[in-house]
Amino acid sequence: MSNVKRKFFVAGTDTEIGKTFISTALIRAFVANNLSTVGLKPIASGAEPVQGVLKNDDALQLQQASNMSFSYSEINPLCFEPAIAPHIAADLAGQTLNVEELANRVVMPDDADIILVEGAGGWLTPLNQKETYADWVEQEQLDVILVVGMKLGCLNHAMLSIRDIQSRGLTVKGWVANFAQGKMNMAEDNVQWLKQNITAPCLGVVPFQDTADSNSQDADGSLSDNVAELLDVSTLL
Ligand SMILES: Nc1ncnc2c1ncn2[C@@H]1O[C@H](COP(=O)(O)OP(=O)(O)OP(=O)(O)O)[C@@H](O)[C@H]1O
Ligand SMILES: C[C@H](N)[C@H](N)CCCCCC(=O)O
Ligand SMILES: [Mg+2]
Repeated sequence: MSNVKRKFFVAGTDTEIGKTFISTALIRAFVANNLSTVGLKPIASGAEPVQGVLKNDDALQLQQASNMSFSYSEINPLCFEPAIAPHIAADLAGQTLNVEELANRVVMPDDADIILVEGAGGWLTPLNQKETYADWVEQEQLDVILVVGMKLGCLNHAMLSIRDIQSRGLTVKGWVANFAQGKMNMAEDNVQWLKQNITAPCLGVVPFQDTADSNSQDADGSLSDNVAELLDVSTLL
């Protein structure tokens, strides 16, 4: 029998807005609550060979933040080298992505308290000409955490994402305002508007972290732990 308490899908308003950055911090926050937690990145595009095996940095960061031990291919079963839309990367590799394939390849461990799944790109990233990643999330009935990349245009992106998530009968359990790109003009007013217009709890507002270096992987985990302190996961448990 499965003991999994919660399964979350971390969606973003776009690519490169901090889904991995916030996911690793959420994992650390769950770990700090003594919960057995694993982060999965089922589909990754953008990978380099490590001793002959393609590995993606997001998946490695999630693996490192988790307190459960799983092999790389369990964390990231579908990995493609070019950093492009996954369905195109799959096509170039002579493979096809679809909801059924994803359902077969993603193994959700029974003994985890928390399974956190990071998506790829924004909410409606395609798997093929007809299906999107969101179709799989809907099939799996995952609860959604939305990372809003704070920049001009994000109010529209956030509300469109939430509208589609809810139209599928899925729940946005919480959202995070993440300043991945540094300062934003009238930042407070934008966060305030989101707080007033998103019914789900704001789990935290994460300022730009000067210490974040895209070339490093937060080797000792201290950055993720610091960001975790800015997040309130109590409403998720
Ligand atoms: N609050 C922040 N402060 C400083 N840097 C940040 C912050 N959030 C994200 N970043 C940096 O921005 C870059 C993009 O973040 P991240 O890789 O988490 O995006 P993503 O949404 O997961 O992208 P993808 O769609 O490729 O999975 C990374 O270099 C990350 O370290
Ligand atoms: C390569 C990139 N960093 C992400 N992993 C994938 C982004 C997919 C974007 C798809 C789209 O155009 O909406
Ligand atoms: Mg990522």
